[in-house]
Amino acid sequence: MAHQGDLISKDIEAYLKEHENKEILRFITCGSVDDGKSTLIGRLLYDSKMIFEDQLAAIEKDSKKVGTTGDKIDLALLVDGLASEREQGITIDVAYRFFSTDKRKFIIADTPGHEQYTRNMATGASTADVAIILIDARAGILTQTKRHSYIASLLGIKNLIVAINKMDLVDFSQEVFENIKRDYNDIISFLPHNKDLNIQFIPISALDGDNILTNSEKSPWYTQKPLMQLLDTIEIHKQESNSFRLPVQYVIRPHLNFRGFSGTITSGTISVGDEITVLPSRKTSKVKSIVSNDIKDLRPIGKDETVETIQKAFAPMATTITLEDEIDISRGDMIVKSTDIPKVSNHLSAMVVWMDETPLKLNQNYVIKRATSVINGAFNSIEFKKNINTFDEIDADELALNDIAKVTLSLDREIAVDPYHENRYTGSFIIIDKYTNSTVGAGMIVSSIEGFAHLEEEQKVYSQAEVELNAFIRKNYPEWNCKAI
Ligand SMILES: Nc1nc2c(ncn2[C@@H]2O[C@H](COP(=O)(O)OP(=O)(O)OP(=O)(O)O)[C@@H](O)[C@H]2O)c(=O)[nH]1
Repeated sequence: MAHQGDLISKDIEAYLKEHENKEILRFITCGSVDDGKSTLIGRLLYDSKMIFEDQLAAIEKDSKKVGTTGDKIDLALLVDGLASEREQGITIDVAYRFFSTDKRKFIIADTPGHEQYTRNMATGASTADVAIILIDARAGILTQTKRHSYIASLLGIKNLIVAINKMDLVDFSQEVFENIKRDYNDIISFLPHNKDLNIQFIPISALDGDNILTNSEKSPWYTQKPLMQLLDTIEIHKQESNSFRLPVQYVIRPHLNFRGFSGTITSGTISVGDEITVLPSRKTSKVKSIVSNDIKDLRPIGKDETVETIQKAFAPMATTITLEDEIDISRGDMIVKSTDIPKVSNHLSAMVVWMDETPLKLNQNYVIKRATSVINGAFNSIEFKKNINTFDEIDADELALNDIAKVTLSLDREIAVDPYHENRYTGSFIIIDKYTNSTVGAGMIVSSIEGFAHLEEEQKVYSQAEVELNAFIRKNYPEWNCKAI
């Protein structure tokens, strides 16, 4: 078996064209340690003929050496690439793999099973359309199964494929499969947004390839699609929101006659003549033009220069628009249609996944980065922390690494608020530690909270450098009237 389709050797142009037009499906594989994720991914690459002959020869040799699969090829070796990982036999980071079938292209986020790597799983899940939740048929549902299902659904993945693996070790028993299915059905009601979930169960052996490419004779009682067909046909839920959102990334002013606002349209469409509102300022105008050429074409300064324009633009286009009126717009603002304006607030309710060794502290200042805005903010309260094993909501006044919680957040200025379940891009944010500049958490907006939130002065925690700079300015530039911190 080698890396090739028939077309590739006959007509490379036609092959590339066909490949270019294929739909992309992103999925994440998750499960507990040793459930068989790496083996399954190796199997998908192998069965979709994505392995080079020399790679195959190398892993055939290594399989004998490492020796966890007897005479069979250890497909996990294809993906457990790192040497240290091979020695320990565990996957330690998120790795992205690619394969394709005749119908679709696939991007797999291979995430580690250990609890301490929840943040890696959250990272992989944030862009995925499908989550394959692996369960070892002998072990049934484990803590990690619940944790991963919860995070996948919290991060907006609507398709869950529950793959009950190692069926060869339980003689392809329908009873084992049905029992695990029943146990899993019992936890669905505890998952966030569970009414939107599409959940499919499939009995497989990643090692032997049963129910992967074709239905296995060993499980005649399973008559649904094999895994590869399921992946090929599962409906990809596109962004739900049709509301036009353009987070402004750059204000482009190549010369006096041109002032354009650039960014990637995250949802919806916009046409020339549409009434728009800029948030949070709430200033209004109309779209004068939508520029289609590359931004660099606008750079030369020339009065009579004309730019190529289009009548309509839509997500996910990167675009530049110009407006009828001269209004003040800067990076971080959001342009929306005046007929479809989201709430604007500086007070939010959000779900947070904490990703840092240093705990989240209430009333401490963090930098919140949402789309193109960078804002100061502080968490005022933890409504509850989720115990993912029992799904209980527990009280907490700080969050440790991998904790998931519902919090309230105050920002030092207003933003346009889209809930995450309506808009995955504008509804999410990352939390950055002001002093170390590292990303310490990820958040998903639940809703805005009525009323303006005041960031109390005493909430702010200043670094030594900030205090010294403030003292320096007050001493040397008294005419600036700089207030003491
Ligand atoms: N019998 C049998 N063994 C399997 C099957 N799938 C995986 N295994 C074995 O289970 C062990 C663990 O498989 P991996 O693919 O490394 O598991 P993983 O989930 O990637 O584990 P981590 O990398 O530690 O997260 C290996 O010895 C595999 O050969 C299967 O369908 N049947």
